[in-house]
Amino acid sequence: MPKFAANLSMLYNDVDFLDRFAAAAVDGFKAVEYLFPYAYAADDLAARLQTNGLQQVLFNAPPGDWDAGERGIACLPGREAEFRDGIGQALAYAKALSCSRIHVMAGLLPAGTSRVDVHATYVENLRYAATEAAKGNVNILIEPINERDMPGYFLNRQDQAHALIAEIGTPHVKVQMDLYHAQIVEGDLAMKIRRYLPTGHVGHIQIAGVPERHEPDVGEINFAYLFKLLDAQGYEGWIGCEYRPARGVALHATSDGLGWLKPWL
Ligand SMILES: O=C(O)[C@@H](O)C(=O)CO
Ligand SMILES: [Mg+2]
Repeated sequence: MPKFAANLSMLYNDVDFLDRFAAAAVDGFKAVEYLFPYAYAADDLAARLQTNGLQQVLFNAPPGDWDAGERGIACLPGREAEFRDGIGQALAYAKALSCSRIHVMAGLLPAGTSRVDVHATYVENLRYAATEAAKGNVNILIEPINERDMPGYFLNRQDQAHALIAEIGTPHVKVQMDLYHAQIVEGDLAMKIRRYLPTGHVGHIQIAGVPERHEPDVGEINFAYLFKLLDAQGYEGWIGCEYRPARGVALHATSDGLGWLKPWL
C-alpha cells in the first residue's frame, strides 16, 4: 500500500504554515514534506511534528536567492562556499527533524553556459553534500524538473539524473522522481517506474495531476494504476502529494479534494 506525505508548501495554503501540520494530520496523513524550513526554529517544527504524530520525510536545502528567481545553486560555478554552508544548515535541520532526505536543487543554467560547462561543478557539489549527509545517515535527492515550470533548470530528465548518480558513485545520492514533471518532460511513466525502481536509486516520489498540477485524479495520468504498479515493484518509500488543490472551496480546499486518497489510507 503506498504511503502518502502531505506537501505543506502546496496543500493547506488557506491556513498559516505552522497550522498546516494539524490540518494534514486531521485528514489522515502520517507524514509531511515542504520546500524550506529555514524561516522557523527547528524546535518549533519538531514540536508540530510530534504533537500531530507526523514524520518529516523531505525538505529542500537552501536554494540561493529564491525571491530573486534562483532555483538552487548546486550547478553554479563560484557559489561553492555558499553551497557548503547551505548543506551544513540543511543537515542541522535534518537532525532536529529526524528527516533522512534532503532535496538539493541544481539551479538554472547561467546565461551563456551549457550543461557541459557546469557539469563538473554540479558533480563536485553533490559529492560534497553526499559525504556530509552520509555522516548523519541522510540521503541527498536530485529531482528532474520540467522547463515549462522552471525554464533553464539544469536537471530535466530521469535518464540524466540516473547517469549522474552512476557517475557520482555513492549510495547517498538518489532520485526524487516527481511523476508530474516526468509526465511533462518525457511521459511513458509506467515503463519508467519499471525501469528505475529496481535500481534502488529512486529515493522519493511525488505526484500531481497533469497538466494543471491539481489533484492527482484531475488530468491525464491514471494514478490508481501507477500506485498499484509501485506496490508491485515493492516501493516502500513515501509519495509526496505536491499539487495545488482546485476542487474545494476556501478553507476546505485541500480536504474537499482528497477523495482520491481515501481508498489508499
Ligand atoms: O517539484 C517541485 O517543484 C519541488 O519538488 C521542488 O522541490 C522544487 O520546487
Ligand atoms: Mg517535486
